Amino acid sequence: MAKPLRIALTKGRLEKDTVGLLERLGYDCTAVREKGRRLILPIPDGNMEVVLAKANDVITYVEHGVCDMGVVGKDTIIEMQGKFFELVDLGFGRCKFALACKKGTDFYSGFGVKCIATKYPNVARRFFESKGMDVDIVKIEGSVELAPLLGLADGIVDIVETGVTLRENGLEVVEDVVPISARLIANTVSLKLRQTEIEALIQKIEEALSK
Ligand SMILES: Nc1ncnc2c1ncn2[C@@H]1O[C@H](COP(=O)(O)OP(=O)(O)OP(=O)(O)O)[C@@H](O)[C@H]1O
Ligand SMILES: O=P(O)(O)OC[C@H]1O[C@H](OP(=O)(O)OP(=O)(O)O)[C@H](O)[C@@H]1O
Repeated sequence: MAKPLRIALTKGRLEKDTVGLLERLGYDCTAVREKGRRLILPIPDGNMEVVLAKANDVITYVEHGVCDMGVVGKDTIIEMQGKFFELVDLGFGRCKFALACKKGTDFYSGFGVKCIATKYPNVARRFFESKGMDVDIVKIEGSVELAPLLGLADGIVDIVETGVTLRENGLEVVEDVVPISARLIANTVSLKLRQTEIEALIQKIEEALSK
């Protein structure tokens, strides 16, 4: 039998929906559901193997070809870019990138260079470049909403899903940047070498998503 098709799955928020989708396709994901601390889990009836990784690492593993495919948010794809194919919008993990600032302040007023805090510096830089606006960008690792509250930044570019985090911290959306959802990606060489298997999987996914 051919070696299993190895799929890197973003652990955390996207994990449950990805496993749910694989189960809807008819695959037995018991090993993933009962994984404990294991990070490589077999899906024997699909001749597949799931690798659980952090979002940025999903892209790294797929780009390097040690994983054939991956499930990762569009946010990570836009931030990291890289050489791989984006195949399917999986429709879950929906949220958006938005520019936000303290409620009641006019972000665009004044002439000084604005400071933006973000976990996604490339996304923020490109967003403001597209406006021809010069900004300083400070990389923050989490709880990005703190930065304007503490006076470090004038605004943030961050993920907004329900809007609760912004609201409960006295911030508001100034402008939406781009919608986000989970995507199926593939290594460029795997797509050629394992085209039949990958295309069959894509077809099954698209059928399941259209139901
Ligand atoms: N409210 C949300 N906040 C962050 N990501 C979300 C949200 N809703 C959906 N997503 C999607 O889920 C993906 C994984 O998010 P998750 O928070 O699990 O990991 P992460 O962003 O790497 O954070 P952490 O560093 O805490 O693991 C994101 O890349 C994004 O595509
Ligand atoms: O609009 P909401 O539904 O409130 O979700 C958005 C929040 O969720 C994410 O943070 P996360 O929980 O991943 O924590 P972090 O800020 O520490 O990365 C994101 O960075 C926002 O802070």
